[in-house]
Amino acid sequence: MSGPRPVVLSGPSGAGKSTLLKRLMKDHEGVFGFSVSHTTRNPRPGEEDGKDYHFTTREAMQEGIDNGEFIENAEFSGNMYGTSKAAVEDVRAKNLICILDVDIQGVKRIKETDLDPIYISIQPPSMEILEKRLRDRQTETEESLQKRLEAARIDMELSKEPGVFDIVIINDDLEKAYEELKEILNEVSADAQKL
Ligand SMILES: Nc1ncnc2c1ncn2[C@@H]1O[C@H](COP(=O)(O)OP(=O)(O)OP(=O)(O)O)[C@@H](O)[C@H]1O
Ligand SMILES: Nc1nc2c(ncn2[C@@H]2O[C@H](COP(=O)(O)O)[C@@H](O)[C@H]2O)c(=O)[nH]1
Repeated sequence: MSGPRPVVLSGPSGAGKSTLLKRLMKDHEGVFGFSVSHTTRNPRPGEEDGKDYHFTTREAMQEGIDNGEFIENAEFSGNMYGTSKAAVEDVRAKNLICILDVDIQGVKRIKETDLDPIYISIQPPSMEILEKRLRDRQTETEESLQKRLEAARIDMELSKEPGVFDIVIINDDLEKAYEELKEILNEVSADAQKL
C-alpha cells in the first residue's frame, strides 16, 4: 500500500485509547483520520453511526467478511469487530494518516497483511486501575466487564512480548500519556510530509 504509514493503537479495553485518540484528532484536524470499524455491539450514549463505528448486525458483517471486504475481524467480549478495506481507503483518499483502534487479535491479523503500520500499545498502570476506569465509565454489564478484564490480562501479557509493539505507552497520567503519543505521532507526520 502507498502513502504515509498508518498507526495502529491497541491495548486493553478501558486503557484510554479513545480518550487519547479523540483529543489527538481534535487538536490535529486535517492530519489524522480515524479508520471507522464495524461492530455488532450496541451504540453507547453519544456514539454516532459512521463516526465512532459502523454499527451492524452479525449477518451483514459476516456477509462482508465472506465477500473479502475486511482487512481483519475479531470476536471481542461477545461481539464482532472488524476493519473494512473501505475504512482505511476512505482515510487514505483524504491524504490523512490513518489511525486504527483494534484489539490484540486485530494486531496479529494486521501483521499478516501489507498494511505496514506503526504499532502502539496503550496500557493501564495496573489491572486495579483498569477495572476502576471500566466500572466508572458505566458502559458495561457485569458480564461484559468480566470478559473485558479477562481479555485485558491476556493483552497485558502479550504486549510485553518483544516485537509485538513498536511503542508501549503507560496511560497513568493522561497529560503525560498524551504528550508521549503526540511526540511519536509528530515523527510519523514529519516523515509523511517528506514523502
Ligand atoms: N489517564 C487517565 N486517568 C484517568 N481516567 C482515564 C485516563 N484515561 C482514560 N480515562 C478514563 O477511563 C475510561 C476508559 O477510557 P477509554 O474509553 O478512552 O478507553 P478505551 O481504551 O478506548 O476503551 P475501549 O477499548 O473499551 O473502547 C474513560 O472513562 C476515560 O475517561
Ligand atoms: N480487531 C478489532 N478490534 C477492534 C476494532 N474496533 C475496535 N476494536 C477493539 O474492540 C475492543 C472493544 O471496543 P469497544 O468500543 O466496544 O469498547 C477494543 O479493544 C477495541 O480496540 C476492529 O475493527 N478490529
